[in-house]
Amino acid sequence: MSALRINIVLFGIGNVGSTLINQVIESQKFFLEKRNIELRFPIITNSTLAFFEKGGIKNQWEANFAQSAIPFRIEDIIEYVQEQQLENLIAVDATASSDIVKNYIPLIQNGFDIVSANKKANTLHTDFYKELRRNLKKFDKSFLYETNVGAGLPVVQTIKELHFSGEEITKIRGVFSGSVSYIFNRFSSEELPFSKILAEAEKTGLTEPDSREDLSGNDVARKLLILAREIEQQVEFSDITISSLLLPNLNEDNSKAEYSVNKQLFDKPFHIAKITQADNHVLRYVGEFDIKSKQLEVKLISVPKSSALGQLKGADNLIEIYTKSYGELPIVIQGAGAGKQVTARGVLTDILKVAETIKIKEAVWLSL
Ligand SMILES: NC(=O)C1=CN([C@@H]2O[C@H](COP(=O)(O)OP(=O)(O)OC[C@H]3O[C@@H](n4cnc5c(N)ncnc54)[C@H](OP(=O)(O)O)[C@@H]3O)[C@@H](O)[C@H]2O)C=CC1
Ligand SMILES: N[C@@H](CC=O)C(=O)O
Repeated sequence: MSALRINIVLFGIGNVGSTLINQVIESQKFFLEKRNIELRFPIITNSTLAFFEKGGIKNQWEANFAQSAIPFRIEDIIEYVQEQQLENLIAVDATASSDIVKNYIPLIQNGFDIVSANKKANTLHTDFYKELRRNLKKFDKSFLYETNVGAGLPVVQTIKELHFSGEEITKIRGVFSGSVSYIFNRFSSEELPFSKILAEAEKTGLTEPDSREDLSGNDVARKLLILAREIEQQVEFSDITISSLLLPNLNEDNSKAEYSVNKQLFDKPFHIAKITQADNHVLRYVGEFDIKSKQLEVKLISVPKSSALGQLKGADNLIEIYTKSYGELPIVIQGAGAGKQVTARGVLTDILKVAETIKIKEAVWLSL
């Protein structure tokens, strides 16, 4: 039987997007042999340019993109895939853009399934959230976004399945930001200025494209909102109480350039926060959703170094899920919650899941 060819249109070729391409190129043979699936990227884009290659990009894709990418609109992409009769289309959103999300519904209406690392679509107003799902149902398309919470960790899936089984989830809490976890884990154990560790988190690709999204608490709040909606709670972003780590004189009101050059302003207040804690305590940035009281909160806390949160390392997330059956002892999911390799692998897993769904649909059509 010939392999199922999947055509991926990739929006965003930064940390996650470019790592995804390289992972697919490396594992192409494995997918063909083990899954009978061929993954191709006929179109890849950054925020302004797109590179079109009907047969799919090859190893030298970065040079080809630099040389031949052209300005694009979403209509150009839809027109191209129709003209070229490309089938089994998956749009992958590896951006942090709010604009790109507006294209999800037109893409679905034109035959695309969606896989997204971008949290925006799931955190806009409930009206959009529902409209998106209405279209997915109407056009029989999938939308997978496991990497929205915990990067490659199976958090969304676990919450979804618990809820699906009728399990009552009572509380979800923990460290949800990989980058802020990395920053505080190092800040607690090393004598380095906060701004230096922040710069390293940015350089490694752990933070959002604009790290103020992480330090403002918005990124953690989005993750809480996504999980809350998975268990059918009617909540909006504005319902979340967020205690920001940004400063009155260094925040979203500054230009990105001002923010970039003034990060050492963080050093003094965070040094004071560190040395004024009780003995053997460390700082941790946590999110908490208490389902009964419908309270969603993002805040900085000081915890004993010996506690589970106090012992976190690297860019670890630690997410506790309290449910009726599990009682006082929560389900715990722990591991790297940010990083381009783990995130790209999570996106790739979602792509393969969509491909398997397409395979099943094809088999059903063929049997009719
Ligand atoms: N990094 C991580 O550890 C994790 C990231 N994620 C999510 O993955 C997404 C990507 O993160 P990351 O790769 O680190 O970010 P990067 O900043 O490295 O890359 C973002 C990419 O998106 C492109 N882009 C921006 N706007 C648009 C647009 N409107 N249309 C098409 N492309 C666009 C950028 O292009 P240009 O260069 O032209 O601006 C760039 O290529 C984010 O939503 C993030 O939350 C999720 C889990 C973990
Ligand atoms: N910036 C985010 C990346 C993953 O969503 C984080 O630090 O957790």
